Amino acid sequence: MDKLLIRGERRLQGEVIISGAKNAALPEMCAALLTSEPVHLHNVPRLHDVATMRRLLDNMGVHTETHGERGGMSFQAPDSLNPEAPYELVKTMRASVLALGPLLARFGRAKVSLPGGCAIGSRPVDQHIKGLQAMGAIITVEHGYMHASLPEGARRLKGARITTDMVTVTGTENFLMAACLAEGETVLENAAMEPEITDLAEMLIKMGARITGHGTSRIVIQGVDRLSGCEHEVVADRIEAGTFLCAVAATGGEALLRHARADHLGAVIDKLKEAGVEVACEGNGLRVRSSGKLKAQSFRTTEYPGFPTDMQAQFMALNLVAEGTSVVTETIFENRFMHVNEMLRLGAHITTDGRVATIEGGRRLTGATVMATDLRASASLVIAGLVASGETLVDRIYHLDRGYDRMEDKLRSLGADIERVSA
Ligand SMILES: CC(=O)N[C@H]1[C@@H](OP(=O)(O)OP(=O)(O)OC[C@H]2O[C@@H](n3ccc(=O)[nH]c3=O)[C@H](O)[C@@H]2O)O[C@H](CO)[C@@H](O)[C@@H]1O
Ligand SMILES: C=C(OP(=O)(O)O)C(=O)O
Repeated sequence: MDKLLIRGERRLQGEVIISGAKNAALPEMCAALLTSEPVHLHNVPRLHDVATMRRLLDNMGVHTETHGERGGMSFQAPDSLNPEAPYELVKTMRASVLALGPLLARFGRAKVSLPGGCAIGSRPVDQHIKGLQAMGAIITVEHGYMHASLPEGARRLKGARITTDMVTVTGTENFLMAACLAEGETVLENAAMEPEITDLAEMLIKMGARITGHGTSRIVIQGVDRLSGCEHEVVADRIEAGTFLCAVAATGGEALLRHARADHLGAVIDKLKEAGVEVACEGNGLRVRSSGKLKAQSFRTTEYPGFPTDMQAQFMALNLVAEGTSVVTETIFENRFMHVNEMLRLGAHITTDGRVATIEGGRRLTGATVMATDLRASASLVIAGLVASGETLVDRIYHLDRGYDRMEDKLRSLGADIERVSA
């Protein structure tokens, strides 16, 4: 199992290119299921999750191909395929649930494994099921699988008004994709507004979908009979960009993050500025500059455009070395503080009470062996390792590889002393 060995206390300096977003590429790969014509994606990040999604599509009978250096990937989903997502592939990746909506909309049936219990919370899919049922789908859950079909005689899903109990990102994406090929109008109330949803909607519009309101909490879709192929560039990964912002800031460094978008990182940039970090747009990216003297910041995770839960752990790592006490409240997932115990091993002072963590900043961190427990927890431990004295060994980085495109190479290009150790 691979580990990352970090020798800390080096300022990060230079420039890196931010990759395409995991959370946009994965639904966009599933969107290729909606048409028999070729779909070409560019800027697809090199991630384990992308490889898993490709295997999932290959396994169904989709023709997939990679080309070029710039993350080019093509997909062609024939009219006849096996609309199944087996447990072996779904268990490692929550986003597999995104196959459900497109399969049902185009093929009228799907068998998708329930995603396995994930470390950050129970993450049920009840809203996905409820929404697709409102569109006429018959869905039963048996032996760990969702079996979905259309009522006898029906050829398509039907447009519906769907109001989810909570804002759900992949739920919104599933309904959006399903509604494109449904009969009539679908209205998504309480829709998620994340930039990845806007990017997916823009791709679907290129395919001929009729969508308005994406980027707001009310999306309206007029179903069409068929969709065509398209060419689409995956939006830059705001969470990867936010992670590098925190890493550079925590080490008192300076860097240019090419392709990072300030308009997608408002809440994180505001907090960084309050912490004393300079962040400014430069060319098609963001320049970050930090003196290393930081003020700890309290925050609460909420849906976009609020502070992203996917940045909570990385900003907590920055708070460890900032002066003052901060209070971090996680409102999206019930179990997303697993990095805390590992940070304690590095000398951090943190107490937790349910979904609230209190961090006493300004402590000297000392390197230790720590265990990555989930994707963003891993990134936060890497950041902490970059500022800690001595050596930090981050174990179980397969979590990190799920969602970061060659992170150690990018950090090394900024001057970090970091290497992958294969046991
Ligand atoms: C592949 C992808 O895009 N993953 C992102 C997506 O995950 P994902 O789409 O799985 O997260 P959701 O937005 O659906 O989850 C929000 C909350 O709603 C709950 N819920 C959701 C659906 C449902 O049917 N029932 C239910 O109870 C979840 O357990 C969670 O507490 O959004 C999360 C929240 O921004 C991010 O952390 C993930 O990186
Ligand atoms: C939780 C995350 O991803 P996923 O939904 O794919 O587990 C994440 O990207 O931080």
